[in-house]
Amino acid sequence: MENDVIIDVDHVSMRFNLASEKFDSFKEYVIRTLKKQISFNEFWALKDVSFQVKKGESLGLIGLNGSGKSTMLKVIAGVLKPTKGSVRVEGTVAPLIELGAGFDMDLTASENIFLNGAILGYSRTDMEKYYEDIVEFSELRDFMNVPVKNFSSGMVSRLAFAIATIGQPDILIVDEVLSVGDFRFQQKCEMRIRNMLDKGTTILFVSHSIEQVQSLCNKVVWLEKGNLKMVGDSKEIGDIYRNS
Ligand SMILES: Nc1ncnc2c1ncn2[C@@H]1O[C@H](COP(=O)(O)OP(=O)(O)OP(=O)(O)O)[C@@H](O)[C@H]1O
Repeated sequence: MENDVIIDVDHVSMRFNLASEKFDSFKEYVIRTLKKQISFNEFWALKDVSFQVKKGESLGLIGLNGSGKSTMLKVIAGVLKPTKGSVRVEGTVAPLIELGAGFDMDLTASENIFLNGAILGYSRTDMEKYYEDIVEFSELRDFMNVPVKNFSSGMVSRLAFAIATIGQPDILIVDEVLSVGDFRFQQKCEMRIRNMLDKGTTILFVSHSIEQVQSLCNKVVWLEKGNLKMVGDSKEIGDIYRNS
C-alpha cells in the first residue's frame, strides 16, 4: 500500500443469498436447508467497487436507499467478508454502524459503557479513565443506572457516539447515527468529528443529508445499485448528485 493510503478497497463485490421461498415452520426450513432443497435468489449489493482513502481524509458515502453504503462500511469494518475482492485497512477502527449494535439492551448504560469499551479493545482501567467524559458528552448522567432498553433511539445514539469517539481511533465510521439525535446534539457531534479530523483521524461517514456530507467530508464515493458511480471531490460530486 502507498504510505498515506489507510483504506484500500480493491474490486469488492458482496453477494447476499435471499431465500425465494416461504416455509411453514422453522423445522421445515432446517430440514430443507440440510437436504439442500432451498433455492436462493442471488443479490449483489456491491459490484466490483474500488477506491482508496488516505490518512486524515474524510470520506462520505452517498447514494439512494439500498445502494450499498452500509454494506460497504460493514465490509471496511470487517463485519462482513466480501464475496470477491479485498479490503486492506491500516490501524484501529471505531465503528458506529448499527445503532446500539454493541449494546446489551438488558444492561444499564453504565454496564454497557464497559461492555462496549471491551468490544473496542479498551481495558477496564482505560474505560474508568474515559467514563466521566462519556457521561458528560452523552448528557445522560441521570440515566446511567437505567437499562438501555428503556432509552429512546436518540439516547442510544448519544451513548453510542460518546463511546465510539473516546481516545484517538485511526478510523471512525459513522453511519446515520447522527440522524436520530436532535439538532443541537448533531452539532455537538459534528464538532467532535471535526476535532478528531484535526488530530488526524480518518472519517467514513454515511448520511442522506448532502449538506452534512459536504460540510464534513472532503471526498465522496457515490454508489448506485451497488456500483461505484463516481468518486472525488465532495463539493463537485455532491452537487451533481443533488441535481441528478
Ligand atoms: N444481510 C443481508 N441479507 C440480504 N440482503 C441484504 C443484507 N444486507 C443488505 N442487504 C441488501 O443489500 C442492499 C444494500 O443495502 P445497504 O443497507 O448497504 O444499503 P444503503 O445504501 O445503506 O441503504 P439505506 O440508505 O437505505 O440505508 C439492499 O437491497 C439490502 O436489502
